[in-house]
Amino acid sequence: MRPIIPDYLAEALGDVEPDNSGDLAAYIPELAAADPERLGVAFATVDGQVHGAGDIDVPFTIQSISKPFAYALALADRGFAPVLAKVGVEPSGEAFNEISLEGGTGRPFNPMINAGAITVHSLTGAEGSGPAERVERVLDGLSAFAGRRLVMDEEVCASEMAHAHRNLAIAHMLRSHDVLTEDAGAVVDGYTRQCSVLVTTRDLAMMAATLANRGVNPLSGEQVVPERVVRQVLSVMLSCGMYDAAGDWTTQVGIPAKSGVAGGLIGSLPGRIGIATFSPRLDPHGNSVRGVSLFERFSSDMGLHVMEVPSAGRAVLRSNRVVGSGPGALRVLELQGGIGFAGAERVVREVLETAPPETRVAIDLTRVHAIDDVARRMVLEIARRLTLDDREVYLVDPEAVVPDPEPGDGGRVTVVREVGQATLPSA
Ligand SMILES: NC(=O)CC[C@H](N)C(=O)O
Repeated sequence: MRPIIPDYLAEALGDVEPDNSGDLAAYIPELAAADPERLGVAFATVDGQVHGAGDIDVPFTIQSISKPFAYALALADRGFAPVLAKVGVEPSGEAFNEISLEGGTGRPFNPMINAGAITVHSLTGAEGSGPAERVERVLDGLSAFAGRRLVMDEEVCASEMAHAHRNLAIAHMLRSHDVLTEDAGAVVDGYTRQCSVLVTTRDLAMMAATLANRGVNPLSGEQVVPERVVRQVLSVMLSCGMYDAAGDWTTQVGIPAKSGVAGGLIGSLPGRIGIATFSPRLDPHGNSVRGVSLFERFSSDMGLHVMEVPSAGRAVLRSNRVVGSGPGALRVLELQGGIGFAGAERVVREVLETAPPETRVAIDLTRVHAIDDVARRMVLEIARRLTLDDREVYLVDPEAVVPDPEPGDGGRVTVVREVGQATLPSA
């Protein structure tokens, strides 16, 4: 059988290929010399499978796609408060290279525009790190996100540095407001090196998949940054990643994303997939023309908009039945799937509505593969309250998705850990 997903991706590339609108990023001479016809797309699943079509192994510079990853590293290295004190999280509605600061706070609006990203670069590594250590930290960190050792393109870096007047102006503005407290030129140099890291479309998909996978690289298994950091980064990508096109993007495509002026574009869909495209011609916002078209198509073809989710609560309760009869009758509530707040609320309601008359109640978690913290507490609370109502409660939990109830959680909850339905206490 021919592989289904690469065929679909190749067809999508074929459809956007004739569109040669847009321009190469001319303000960096080395990028203006790039091959404008390059075109590639890769999908990386959270378990490390890559499906691709086109030029997915051609290296190009990461440019602004480094911004969310450097932001993640700064948050992980310094903690939230020092980073938030210097860089906001509000969409600016302005171009990526706008020379502007937030009124009131005097911070750059967000870490996705250059003013924010230059500041973020200065916050990578342990406090007190020098310029060389920061660049090393960023290169190591980006490599960990990609799951392989990345290198820099010295020529693109030199080419950009020779024309970095605007970023230098931004950095001097930041220095004059004490957002930067060190040599403005050295920070721009480090930031430009960060932008010059070479990646392929395949790498970018894997980096996006690492964000989608709660910060764990699907190939190496390394927890690159904490989960809490990933949530922050994806949120900012969703609201600010596409600069002054962010509102359109969020409504039309709805995938946390980031573009770069070399033509890369990533999208990261939490818990699901990392996507990357590569096509160097840019629209007036600095976003890849064919990349944006591809993402619009993927989002609508495959229902990838973050606000479009399968109905969660409904399927959690697999069955609610009585086994046996008479005084030994057993009420069995069988749960399934992944359970979060909405799912647990559904179970709470079911128990209240059923008001089981039986004296023995089993909550069967055999088919539950994941349960988050709030849902776990709610299930234990259901069990506890049932015991207070004089029920004997059994938690059938062979995979130990919930911990043993504390003694105070009601002495009469019996946890059944053996595998399989057959371990349900017989009626
Ligand atoms: N949007 C981008 O990719 C811009 C990155 C580029 N290095 C710059 O700072 O101008």
